Amino acid sequence: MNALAATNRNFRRAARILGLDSKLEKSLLIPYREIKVECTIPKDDGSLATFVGFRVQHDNARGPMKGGIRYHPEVDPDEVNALAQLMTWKTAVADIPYGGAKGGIGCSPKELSLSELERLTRVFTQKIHDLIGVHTDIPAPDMGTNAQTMAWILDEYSKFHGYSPAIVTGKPIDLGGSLGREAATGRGVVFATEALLNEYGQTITDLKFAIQGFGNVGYWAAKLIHERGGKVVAVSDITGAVKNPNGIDISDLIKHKEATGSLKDFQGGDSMDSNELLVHDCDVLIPCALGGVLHKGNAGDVKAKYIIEAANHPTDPDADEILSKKGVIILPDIYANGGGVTVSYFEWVQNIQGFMWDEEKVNNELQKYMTKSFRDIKAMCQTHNCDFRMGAFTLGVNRVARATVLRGWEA
Ligand SMILES: NC(=O)C1=CN([C@@H]2O[C@H](COP(=O)(O)OP(=O)(O)OC[C@H]3O[C@@H](n4cnc5c(N)ncnc54)[C@H](OP(=O)(O)O)[C@@H]3O)[C@@H](O)[C@H]2O)C=CC1
Ligand SMILES: O=C(O)CCC(=O)C(=O)O
Repeated sequence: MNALAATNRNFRRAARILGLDSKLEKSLLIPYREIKVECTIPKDDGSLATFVGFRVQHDNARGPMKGGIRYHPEVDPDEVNALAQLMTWKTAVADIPYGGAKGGIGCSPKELSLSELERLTRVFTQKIHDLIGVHTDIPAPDMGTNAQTMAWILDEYSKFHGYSPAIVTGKPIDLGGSLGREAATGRGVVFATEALLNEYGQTITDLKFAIQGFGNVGYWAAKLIHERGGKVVAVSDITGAVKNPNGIDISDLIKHKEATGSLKDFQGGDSMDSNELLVHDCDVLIPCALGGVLHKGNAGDVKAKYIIEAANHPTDPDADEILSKKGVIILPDIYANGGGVTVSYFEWVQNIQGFMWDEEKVNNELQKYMTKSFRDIKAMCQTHNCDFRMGAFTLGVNRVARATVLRGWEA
């Protein structure tokens, strides 16, 4: 089942639980606007290269649409659509005044030079600048993009609309980025994990963690878990995986990755096939890379008691069913990785107010939002007698449905 079919299925299950009117259900499901643009750039060697860029604006009932931009070879319209829809429910679960959007360009960022990436980002921005805006749709980083990408979008957008730092979040601090945004998704994952474990009378200390992905989200999740005394027994990136039953020294792993660009040949553990990480012996599994990595082919072999979905849609519906029968507790993406967009919201607020917060305030506010959302989800689980995924979906969908009805449909 592809990402869009899986996301639609979860939405429909939530709509049924909530007893939503079928016309409202249809209106919530269909995206507000889908943009597809051709982006041709001269490569460094003078040849031309053409890429396809997407921005799907899913819903704006609760506020401007918000979501990241992904650069990855597997970016396709259905996946961007699914990710945009997830953003709508995610911002509603976090209770921040946004709707949902997502964008992407089908490309291999590691095969492009810095100047090619800059040209591609600027061409993409030229094609979509009229359709995004500080109070319309605000992009941010996702897989394969970072603060530098946001700086190029800010600069290109500002050529058309005047200097507009609030047009993107996750930008460099020197351009109005927020302290704490870089770590925010990983930090939010840790706050979410603590809230969940607290329910079961456990703490991060001494539990065993396996983390798939060591980019923005995986790096920060691993670092913060290690700092809190959690035992990170396995980590992977695209080049492979490393394991150590006594716990990996994450500071050493970070130094190794920075020096070599990969996890390969790390001396503080043994190498392992990266697919094995998902079924490795651990208490808590945290996927922080691609979608659909847990499926019917491997879900039965998962050893973890808890899965924290730091990636977007890492668990397909077949795997969800298998894992639930095994008693594995899953904290869903639309809550677990909401720390990134929550601090993006703080960044946007700071830009609009022209006033910067210190990092302590950012992190404290983030913890308050993550803790409150967990309580709200738990209340929905109790009301509807459902798991955390449906608790989060019913919470998010209900908030968006209420806003939609309140705004009305008069032309
Ligand atoms: N950035 C953010 O603020 C947010 C991100 N997310 C989600 O989190 C996930 C990760 O995003 P982010 O950290 O930003 O992305 P990055 O591009 O920074 O990092 C992605 C990581 O995944 C690794 N990776 C890619 N393919 C595989 C694979 N097949 N097996 C193992 N590892 C792999 C990459 O390896 P390598 O290092 O070798 O390239 C890299 O370490 C995505 O699903 C994203 O949508 C969700 C909310 C917010
Ligand atoms: O920070 C943001 O605005 C969006 C982050 C994002 O793309 C996500 O949560 O998946």
